[in-house]
Amino acid sequence: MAEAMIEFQSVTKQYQGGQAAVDDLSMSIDKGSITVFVGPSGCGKTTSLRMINRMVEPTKGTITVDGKDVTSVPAAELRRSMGYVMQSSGLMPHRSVLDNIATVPRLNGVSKADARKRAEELLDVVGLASGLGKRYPSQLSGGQQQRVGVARALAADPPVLLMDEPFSAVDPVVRDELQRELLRLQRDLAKTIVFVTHDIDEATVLGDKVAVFAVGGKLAQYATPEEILRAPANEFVASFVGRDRGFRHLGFSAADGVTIRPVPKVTRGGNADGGTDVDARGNAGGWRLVVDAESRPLGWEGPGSGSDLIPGGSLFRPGDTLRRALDSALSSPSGLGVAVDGDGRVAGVIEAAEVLAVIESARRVRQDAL
Ligand SMILES: Nc1ncnc2c1ncn2[C@@H]1O[C@H](COP(=O)(O)OP(=O)(O)OP(=O)(O)O)[C@@H](O)[C@H]1O
Repeated sequence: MAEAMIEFQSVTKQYQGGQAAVDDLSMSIDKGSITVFVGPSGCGKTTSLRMINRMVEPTKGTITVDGKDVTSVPAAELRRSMGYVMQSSGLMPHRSVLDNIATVPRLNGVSKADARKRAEELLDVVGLASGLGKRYPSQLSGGQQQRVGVARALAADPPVLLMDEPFSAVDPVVRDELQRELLRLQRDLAKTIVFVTHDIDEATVLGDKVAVFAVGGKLAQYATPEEILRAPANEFVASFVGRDRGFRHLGFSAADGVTIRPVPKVTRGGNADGGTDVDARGNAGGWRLVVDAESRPLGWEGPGSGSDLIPGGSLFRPGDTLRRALDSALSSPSGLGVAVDGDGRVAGVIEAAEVLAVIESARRVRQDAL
């Protein structure tokens, strides 16, 4: 069993005059994992997060971090010992990016030169060019500011990172990038990360475990993303998770069982005269996959389209999930998903009907196991 890093024991927070913002919360957060608090607005996610570093004090109950009651550590010291990233990057506008990142190490007594050196390294860690270090926060894009926010939170190398909707103010493309970066960082750093979001997709992408909160500050379910999508604990979780949860659940199942079949291919650009080589294996209903000289996919030629190139769909790569397998087939003009190997060369094609058969047999195996 994983080791606990943060524990909530019967924690309640009642703001003056209101109902409970967090109601009798007990949960254990694993060391070195990403735990996501998700739920509708006002359900107590931020309050729960802030009680970990004593920005908010509980009305009842105990929180321990690494076995130590948080109230045994002075609040300011505790706060500095954990990284904190919020929605607006919270950077100091009149200080350079490097100085912003160096803030906590400086407060901890690290020399100016060492703190700056560390800040420069961190710019690279979060994927920012070193030239940006001299700029002021307002001279950066929203996504860049959030990266600086992450760098600043990592500066003192804290074991715990608290992140409150850190990516919700940036556009979806940047948000996707930031999520991928966080997962990449976490593979190297293995911090204990608690991440608040109201977006269930973000929660299932990032979380090793997801805690779904319901209005009134009650923990409705605490499980892996896969379990939450496959078996929501109650009506509230099912409706919060959304209508296409069955489809999204496929994103957690490996597509190992799906057969990759041969496909008729046409090579373009490989011959000196620009002519074509037809590899006539397989029956693809008159469709032929067009590849370059290195066998990388370029698109399709349809039964009646002559040699006009029709753009292909998404590609299926080794290790991809059933969701990607199905998407590759459904997004392909020929109805055949193109599978490539690790070098991007065509390995063959997959059929939607076969992906569905694999999904169905996996479902039967699961049901038999119940
Ligand atoms: N300082 C405060 N004083 C009084 N009530 C508060 C205070 N902070 C939060 N609340 C109330 O506590 C409840 C939980 O708020 P909290 O911010 O923890 O929810 P949340 O799930 O993070 O919501 P959101 O997604 O909208 O940020 C809400 O009803 C909120 O109005």
